[in-house]
Amino acid sequence: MIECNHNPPLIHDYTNLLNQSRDRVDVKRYHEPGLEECELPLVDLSGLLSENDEERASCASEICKASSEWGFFQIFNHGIKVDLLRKMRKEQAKLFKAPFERKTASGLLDNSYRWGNRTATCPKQLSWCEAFHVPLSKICDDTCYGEFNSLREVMQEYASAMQELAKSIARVLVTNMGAQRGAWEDKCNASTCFMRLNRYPPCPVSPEVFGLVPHTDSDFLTILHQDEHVGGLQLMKDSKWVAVKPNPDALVVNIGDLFQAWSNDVYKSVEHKVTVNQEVERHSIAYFLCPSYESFIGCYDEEKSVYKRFTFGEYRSQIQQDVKTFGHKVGLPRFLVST
Ligand SMILES: C=C1C[C@]23C[C@@]1(O)CC[C@H]2[C@@]12CC[C@H](O)[C@@](C)(C(=O)O1)[C@H]2[C@@H]3C(=O)O
Ligand SMILES: O=C(O)CCC(=O)C(=O)O
Ligand SMILES: [Fe+2]
Repeated sequence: MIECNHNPPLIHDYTNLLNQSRDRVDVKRYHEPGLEECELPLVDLSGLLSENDEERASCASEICKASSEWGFFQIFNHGIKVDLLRKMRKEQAKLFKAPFERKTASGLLDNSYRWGNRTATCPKQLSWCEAFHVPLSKICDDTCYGEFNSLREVMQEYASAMQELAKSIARVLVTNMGAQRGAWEDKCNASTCFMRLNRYPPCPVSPEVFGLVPHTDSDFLTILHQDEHVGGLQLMKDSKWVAVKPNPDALVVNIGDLFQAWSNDVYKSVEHKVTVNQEVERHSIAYFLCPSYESFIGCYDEEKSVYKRFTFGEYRSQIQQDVKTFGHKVGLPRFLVST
């Protein structure tokens, strides 16, 4: 393969991991024959703004049902302007086209550039992707954009539109649990969330390599703007992997670990992964609704909780420690009361 100078050296890591991995057959186990493509529940979000009580209630009930049965759904009429989505995609493509050395350059988007998996010990722990995992507390800081000036305005506009949208969905989920809204709303604000710009370069080595390894998200909920044309996202449904068909008019929403803990397993943080494509690249943008690191996450009904109370900071450091030790995230099972 001819390496473009904007691609991170994933091929180098893959080859090393393959050579050093004792269990070579493992790579072959990723293959799933006869994979189904699914239609995720599709919610018309304009119902939330309806003046009609019944329409509002029916929209809220669709969101809550999908969050507990699928952990995933798609939304349309979500209020995010098509032009903003287009501008953001354009800036994202421009950023990833920069030479690798410039993306790793000190200070760019708060040093949030990452690729592959530095702690992988075998090919199945490798993610064939590059990403900027950006803390939103930094996006108003002009110095973190370097030469990518035009990204600043679009990124800020995108983050603030997503913040509003994420909160309006979270509000529905919280209200449905009959919990106190106020106490929860204070946890997340415009600077506690994260945005992740993903790029999956074409992967010529093996279709069994992951674009992004199976994982659950570590937030309250995620709003994903996935590539309009190139599919690859798969999620676990009834113990089987199913592929999500790209829908250019919709955004994908998924429940994260914090909502699963807070709702005591009513809403599901479902495992998902991204597959690679041998010929074409794929982009996606994820908005993660996160609280501040000091925020306590505990079930709204503490006595019945299956999880111990933890702060978001504790949760994040446990993940980082597990990724270092085992090469992958463990997540919520670490915080079960019964362990
Ligand atoms: C190597 C890893 C980093 C990651 C946890 C994982 O084991 C697999 C996926 C990664 C991911 C992707 C979505 C979120 O950005 C994230 C915070 C998460 O929950 O899973 C990251 C994890 C990370 O960067 O710590
Ligand atoms: O690229 C995708 O479709 C999914 C990305 C994802 O799961 C993530 O960034 O957490
Ligand atoms: Fe994810």
